[in-house]
Amino acid sequence: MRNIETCISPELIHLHDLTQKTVVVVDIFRASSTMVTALSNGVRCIKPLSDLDECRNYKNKNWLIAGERNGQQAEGFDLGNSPLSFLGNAFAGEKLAMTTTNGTRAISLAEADSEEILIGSFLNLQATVDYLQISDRDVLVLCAGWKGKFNIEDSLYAGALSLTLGWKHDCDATLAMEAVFQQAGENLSFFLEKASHAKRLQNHQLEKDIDFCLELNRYNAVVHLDEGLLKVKPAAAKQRRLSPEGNSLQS
Ligand SMILES: O=C(O)[C@H](CS(=O)(=O)O)OP(=O)(O)O
Ligand SMILES: [Mg+2]
Repeated sequence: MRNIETCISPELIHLHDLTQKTVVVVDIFRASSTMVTALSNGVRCIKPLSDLDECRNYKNKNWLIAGERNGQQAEGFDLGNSPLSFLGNAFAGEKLAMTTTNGTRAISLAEADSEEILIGSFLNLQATVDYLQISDRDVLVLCAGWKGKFNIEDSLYAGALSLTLGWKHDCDATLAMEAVFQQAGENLSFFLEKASHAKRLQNHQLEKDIDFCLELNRYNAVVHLDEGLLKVKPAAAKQRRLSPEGNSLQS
């Protein structure tokens, strides 16, 4: 029996055994959605970093730098944390260093102990499911949450992933979020409009980001961490031709 469990906050990661597992890091609003979008639109690779200054230093190495704190683009950075900035191959071929409030921190917490790290989002849900079905590892979904707290959108993704995988499991958090995802039905935007992060983004006039991040299966990319860099897994690169943006192949 393959197992899937959910860690609802990075603060609880020490309670989980990451060894031998695939850790799927998810930050629906917006870091993981942005990473999947950037790589599906031709960005060559992404270096996820927790620290603003460390990320800023990549500018001197001719990398593009994306930085966000509290929903706003950080000073001196080329880009913030909006997936929409990467549409249409605007940054195809670029190397991107990225730091965000929650998402990049969650990745760095998982990095030390896990066998394999994938980046999950609703945008590449089915591609991630297809990959996990043929791999032989158990799965831990690590929800980035918000500043250490639970948030509903990341945990909702865990429910969606688990239901789509259809594995038996004994994780109460996953079970709860399967039920919530089933209740949300097809209209995730409507369901999540009262979520705290959706309200924060609305305050910054980022409603379009919310709708985009909740789109299901826009991309066929499986995104993984490969020696500290996020890339599209080569086996999935071929499928990226099918994406609406019609990107060139790159991994
Ligand atoms: O940019 C985002 O949407 C958030 C900002 S905050 O958590 O609301 O301050 O960052 P993320 O790391 O994508 O959760
Ligand atoms: Mg978030």
